[in-house]
Amino acid sequence: MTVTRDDVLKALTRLTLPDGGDVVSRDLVRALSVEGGTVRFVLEAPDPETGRRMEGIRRAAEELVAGLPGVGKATVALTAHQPKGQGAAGGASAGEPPKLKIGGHPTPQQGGPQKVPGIDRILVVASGKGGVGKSTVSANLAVALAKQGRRVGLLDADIYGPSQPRMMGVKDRPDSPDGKTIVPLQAHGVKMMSIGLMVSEEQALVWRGPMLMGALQQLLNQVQWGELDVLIIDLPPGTGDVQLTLCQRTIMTGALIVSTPQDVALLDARKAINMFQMLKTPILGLIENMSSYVCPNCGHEEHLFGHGGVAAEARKLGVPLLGELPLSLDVRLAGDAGTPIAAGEGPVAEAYAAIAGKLIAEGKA
Ligand SMILES: Nc1ncnc2c1ncn2[C@@H]1O[C@H](COP(=O)(O)OP(=O)(O)OP(=O)(O)O)[C@@H](O)[C@H]1O
Repeated sequence: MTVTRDDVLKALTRLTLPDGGDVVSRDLVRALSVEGGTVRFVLEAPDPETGRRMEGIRRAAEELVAGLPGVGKATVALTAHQPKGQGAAGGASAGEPPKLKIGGHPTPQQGGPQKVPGIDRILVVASGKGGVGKSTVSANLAVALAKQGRRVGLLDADIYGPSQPRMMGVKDRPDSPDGKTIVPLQAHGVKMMSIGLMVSEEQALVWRGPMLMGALQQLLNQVQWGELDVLIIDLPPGTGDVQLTLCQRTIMTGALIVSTPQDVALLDARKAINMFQMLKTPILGLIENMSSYVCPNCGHEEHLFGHGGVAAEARKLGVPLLGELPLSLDVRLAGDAGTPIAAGEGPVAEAYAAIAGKLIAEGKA
């Protein structure tokens, strides 16, 4: 069963306010989006004081919507009008985005895709659907390339689920001392920037296509990347505006497609592959993640999600299968702890080193 915008609004009329009316009749619902089973919206309080008292209502709204048939996930953010003269953004040290204004429509561009000055190669890491390990692969590959002496940047373009700061163990906010350029963060030999560090949660929810593209363009051109051999871009999952516009405006060295061996993930991966083919972005290879599970106790290897599907797809497309990465608890623990597994030693680190080595040997990284 699919849920619609109207279903959500109708349900929200049940959420009455202590001083009369409900969140819909009082016009507090903003930027409601329904994408598949995911519902996101903002509740906008008339002032910060009322906003502070509305946390219970925000939680109730989230629970109410999450309980509707067809809804897998509901995210509700609370925002409030600022009294005149008070900006929303604080300084970099306040745990808030830096003051540099980010977002807005992308600047018009003449001609076809262009190079980003100082950056020799750009690799996009993409997947057809979320949760297949795209961010994990991006972080580990960046670290593996840096370990082999490449000058590497990592740009987390996933505004709805930015995960690179956690995976790379970065807690600071980036700074913009001159208000024009942004100093990237540094971790495990990699220069890192995440769009999630530049915007508040509310902005992330409200932004759609053009605003997001404007922000991404700024991150490509206004971050002090310096001279890079390769910039890895961790794309949002799927085949949306961001992927399209990015490849139309910027010269990409190629795309790496991450998929799990499950058929459903592969079907989605095929959509991503078709999109890059249409955009004439070279597909450098497929990477199978969560390929097999090796029992840490007895060493028995099990293909939990099936086996061979990604390799067969790669053959069919005539693109290389760049690597098969095992499902390993250590990968998740390392990601959660902020030190990608590729930074250490062991079989998974070696698998990433092999992928990095291949890309370097072919002049792609
Ligand atoms: N090979 C692996 N073994 C064990 N856990 C993994 C592996 N790859 C990824 N994970 C874990 O799976 C979860 C999802 O991974 P990740 O965030 O990289 O996926 P994603 O495709 O970027 O998802 P999204 O774009 O939806 O955020 C994370 O908790 C990550 O640590």
